[in-house]
Amino acid sequence: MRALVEAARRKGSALVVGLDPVPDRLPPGLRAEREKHEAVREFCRSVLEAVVPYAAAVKIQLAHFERLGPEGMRAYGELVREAADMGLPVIADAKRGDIAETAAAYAEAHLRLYGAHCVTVNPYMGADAVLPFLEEARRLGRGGGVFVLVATSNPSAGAFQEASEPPASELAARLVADLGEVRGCDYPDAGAVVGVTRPEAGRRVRELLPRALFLAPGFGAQGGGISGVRALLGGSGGGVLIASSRAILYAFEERGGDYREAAAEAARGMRDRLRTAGVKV
Ligand SMILES: O=C(O)c1cc(=O)[nH]c(=O)n1[C@@H]1O[C@H](COP(=O)(O)O)[C@@H](O)[C@H]1O
Repeated sequence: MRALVEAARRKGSALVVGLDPVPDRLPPGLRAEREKHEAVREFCRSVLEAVVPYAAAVKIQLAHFERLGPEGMRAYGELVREAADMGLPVIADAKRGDIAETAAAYAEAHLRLYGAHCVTVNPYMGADAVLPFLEEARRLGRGGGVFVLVATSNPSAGAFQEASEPPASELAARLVADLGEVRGCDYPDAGAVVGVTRPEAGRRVRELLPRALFLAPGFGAQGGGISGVRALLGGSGGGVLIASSRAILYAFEERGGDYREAAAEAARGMRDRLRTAGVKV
């Protein structure tokens, strides 16, 4: 986690800007007479340049690039490199997880080949599906790690993750606690994904993981706000990074004007609201 933590502290920002480019929502001027992957590539690069002063890191959602085929994945790889060159650590939002050998292949692809610092990981298959990602991050020594899905932001998450005893979210949190190691910074290299739309679950997960770094999506387009964020803070120094995608990428739809200026303004506003609320890493 060192790369993320250093960037967040240097910028004084707990904001992670998400790249979830939907071709049909790109500004019309960008879409005209161009292949989708080219428009997506330019849109994302320009948004990154616009938000770089306000963002601690970038989270790139793989699905939006996978669906554009090989050119989309090429654009993804280029964006990972460009973000890193801008001093923005990259979280590959891949939500992978499989038997150990397959997980190791995913880890090699995303952390070594494409060069992301962190990956989002699905814990449903257990510890051996998560560990290969941590082992790869540790071998690379670039201050990376994993964010394990613990209490997700989507509407039906609670019906699944809180239905059993102990709840699946608790098992996932325990897995994060067991696998994470503190390396080169004051957070373990395994963090938790906890949606800001789930404040009750968030409070419980924070009790189980008082020192972990949380990646908290759901701020903005999914309705999560500062009260949901506060539930994740806890009292013992656990950090929170807030991820927001659509509310930044498509800010121009409501504000009008240039999409880069709209994204920069949205990101600056969020960074400032998070600062005021005492959210930090
Ligand atoms: O792992 C994630 O990033 C994630 C976990 C979760 O519980 N909920 C969630 O929305 N996400 C991702 O966070 C982003 C949310 O985007 P916005 O709702 O537009 O901010 C998407 O890329 C989702 O795939």
